[in-house]
Amino acid sequence: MALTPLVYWAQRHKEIYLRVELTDAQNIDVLVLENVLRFRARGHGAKGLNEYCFSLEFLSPVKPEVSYKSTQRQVNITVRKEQHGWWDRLTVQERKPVFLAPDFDRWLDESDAEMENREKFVVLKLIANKVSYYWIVHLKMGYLFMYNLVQFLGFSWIFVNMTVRLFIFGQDSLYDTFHTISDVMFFCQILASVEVLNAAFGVVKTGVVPPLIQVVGRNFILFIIFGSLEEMHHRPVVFFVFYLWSAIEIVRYPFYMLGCFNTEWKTLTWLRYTIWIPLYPLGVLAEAVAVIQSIPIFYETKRFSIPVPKVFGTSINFCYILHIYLVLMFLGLFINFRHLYKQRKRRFRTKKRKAN
Ligand SMILES: CCCCCCCCCCCCC/C=C/C(=O)SCCNC(=O)CCNC(=O)[C@H](O)C(C)(C)COP(=O)(O)OP(=O)(O)OC[C@H]1O[C@@H](n2cnc3c(N)ncnc32)[C@H](O)[C@@H]1OP(=O)(O)O
Repeated sequence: MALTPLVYWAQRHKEIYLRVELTDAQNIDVLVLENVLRFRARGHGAKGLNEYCFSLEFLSPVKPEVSYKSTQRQVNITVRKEQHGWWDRLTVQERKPVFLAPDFDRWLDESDAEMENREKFVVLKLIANKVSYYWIVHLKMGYLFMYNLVQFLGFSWIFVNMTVRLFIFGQDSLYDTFHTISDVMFFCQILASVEVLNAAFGVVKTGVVPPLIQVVGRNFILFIIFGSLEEMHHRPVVFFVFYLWSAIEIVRYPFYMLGCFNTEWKTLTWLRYTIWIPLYPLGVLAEAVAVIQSIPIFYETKRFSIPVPKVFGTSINFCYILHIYLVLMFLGLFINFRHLYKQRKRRFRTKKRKAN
C-alpha cells in the first residue's frame, strides 16, 4: 500500500512551495489536474524505502504547469498561483491534512512577503537605474565624442587649408579665404549652436551665457557681415577672423575629446586654458575691424534697414545697429574673458591640489 510522505508548505503572492520529505526519491510523478496536485515517488520516507504518494486540492486556482527539483534529502515543488494574492490556507478543505505542515524555513506571513516583494522591487529598481544610468553616460559620452570629433576635423581642415595656402600663395591667399573656406566654416558654426543646447540641458557642466555669446557673436559676423555682403568676401579681414577662430578650436575640441574618456594630456590642457589669452582679444579685434569695414557698405546699400513709422523718418539704417553691436562685442569679450579666466584658475588650482 502507498504511504504518505511528510509535506511542508509555504507561499508567496505568486507561488506555492511544497517540500516533500523523501530522500533519494526516484520515479517522481507530479502533476496538477483540475486544481489538484498529485504526487507519487519511490524513496526513503518515515516508513523506510517505499512508494509514497499524496494529493492536495488547492484553495484557489493554480497554473497547471508545475516544476520540481529532487535533491538527496527532499523533493521541492513549486506551483504558480493563477492570480497573485495571499491564501488563508493551502487546501479547499478547512481541516489541514495530517501529513501537511508549515515550512518554517521559508515561512513568511503576508506583510513579510510584501516586504520581501518591496525589497525585491527596490533592488530591481536600483539595478534598472544603474543600467539606464550606464546607458545614459555612455550615450552622452559617444554623442559628445562624435560632436567634438566632427568639429575638430572641420576646424583642422580650415586651419591646415589656410596655412598651406598662405605658404603657397603668400599674401594673395588673404583675398579669397571666403570662397575657399566659408562652406566648411558655415557648417562648423551652425553645428556649434549645439553647444548652447548642451549647456542648457546640462549635457556639459558649464553656463549657458558664455557659449551663447560666442555662438551669437561668431554667427553674426559669419552670416551678417561676411555672408550677406559680397563686398566683404575678398577682404583680408576674413582671413584673420577665420584663422583666429580655428586656431583655438583645433586645441579646444581634442581637449574635450580626451575629456570624454576622463583622460588628459597636460600640454593640451595648458594650451586650451592659455592660448585664449592672446587669441580672444585678437579675435574680437579682428571681428570689430570687419564690422567697422562693413558699416559704410550697409550705409550706402541700406541693406537690412529697419522700416519705422513715418513720423520717425523712413527707416533706421542697419549701420546704427552695428554701432550698438560694437559696444556689445566688447561687453561680450569682457564676460567671456572673465569666464575663461575663472575656468583657467579653477582648472589649475584643482590640478595643483591633486598634485599635493
Ligand atoms: C546673449 C547674447 C548676446 C550677444 C552679444 C554678442 C556679442 C558677442 C561678443 C563676443 C564675440 C566673441 C566671438 C568669438 C571670437 C573668438 O572665438 S576669437 C578666438 C579665440 N576664442 C577663444 O579662445 C574662445 C574659445 N571658446 C571657448 O572657450 C568656449 O566656447 C567658451 C564658451 C567661451 C567657454 O567654454 P566653456 O564650455 O564654458 O568652458 P570649458 O572650461 O571649456 O568647459 C566647461 C566644462 O564643460 C566641459 N565641456 C564643454 N564643452 C564640451 C564638449 N563640447 N564636449 C565635452 N565636454 C565639454 C568641459 O570639459 C569642462 O568640464 P570640466 O573639464 O569637467 O571642467
